[in-house]
Amino acid sequence: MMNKSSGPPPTADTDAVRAAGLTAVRGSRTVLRDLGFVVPRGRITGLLGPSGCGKSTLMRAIVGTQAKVSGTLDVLGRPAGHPDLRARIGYVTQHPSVYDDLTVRQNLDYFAAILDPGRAAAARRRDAVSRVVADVDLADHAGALAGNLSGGQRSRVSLAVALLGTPELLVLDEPTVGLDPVLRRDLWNLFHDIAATRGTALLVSSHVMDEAERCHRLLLMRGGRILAEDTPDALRTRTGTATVEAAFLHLVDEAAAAGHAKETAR
Ligand SMILES: Nc1ncnc2c1ncn2[C@@H]1O[C@H](COP(=O)(O)OP(=O)(O)OP(=O)(O)O)[C@@H](O)[C@H]1O
Repeated sequence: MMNKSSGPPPTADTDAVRAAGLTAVRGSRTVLRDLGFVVPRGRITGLLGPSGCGKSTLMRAIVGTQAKVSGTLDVLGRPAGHPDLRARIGYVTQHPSVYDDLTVRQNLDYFAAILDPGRAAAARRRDAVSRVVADVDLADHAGALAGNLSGGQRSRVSLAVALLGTPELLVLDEPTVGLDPVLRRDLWNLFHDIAATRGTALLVSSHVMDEAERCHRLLLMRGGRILAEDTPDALRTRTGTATVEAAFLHLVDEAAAAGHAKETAR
């Protein structure tokens, strides 16, 4: 990253993530183009856009695992990728990273021991594991082998791992894919609870537009660019539409018309 790695973290800052001129290249392609946005603390920011628009790449840039990123990207008062950030960010990828030959509880015990090692912390770890198992509603499956769980249950184990360290920023890549409507609703309720009671910033990606309505704020992406950054209400009002999906289509048409006008003016 181009931004400097020194300086104290501004902990009182209301933005968990702040990006300006953010660009990322994968292979020979520029997949993020000059992005500028913020992700506030204590709020759920939805990252929405069609498949391939760059959502996962943007999330990887924020958690510091994406190569060839340029511009400014501050995360919790540090440049993205700073070693201090590891314990402060929870990241759940689209491919749950759990050990199939361990039970749900053993998986969590293992990750808890990495985060909070030592005999003296045993009771704290036990409490943390019980808390996150309940958070993701897996108490009935705590003794089940992860390899025998459904896809949705495995994703929830991954989410539980991310919640272990009580992170200040939770980055969740399509966490509700493949879940039934009841579980989806429960997970969104959990996200709201985490944001409200812990002040955590959540960045949640989805390509399902109806999930947009559940977010406090939205980053609408298309083709590696941010089309709009606003609340669902403001987006609907600004575009004179009834749903975020209609607002998104309106903005796509508007951007295409602006591009066309620019071309013809040349
Ligand atoms: N290893 C790679 N090399 C080159 N291009 C890549 C690579 N991985 C991804 N891309 C391209 O980068 C772009 C953004 O991909 P990304 O996975 O960030 O999109 P996404 O919005 O998360 O998609 P989805 O919703 O399907 O997960 C895509 O056009 C993809 O083809």
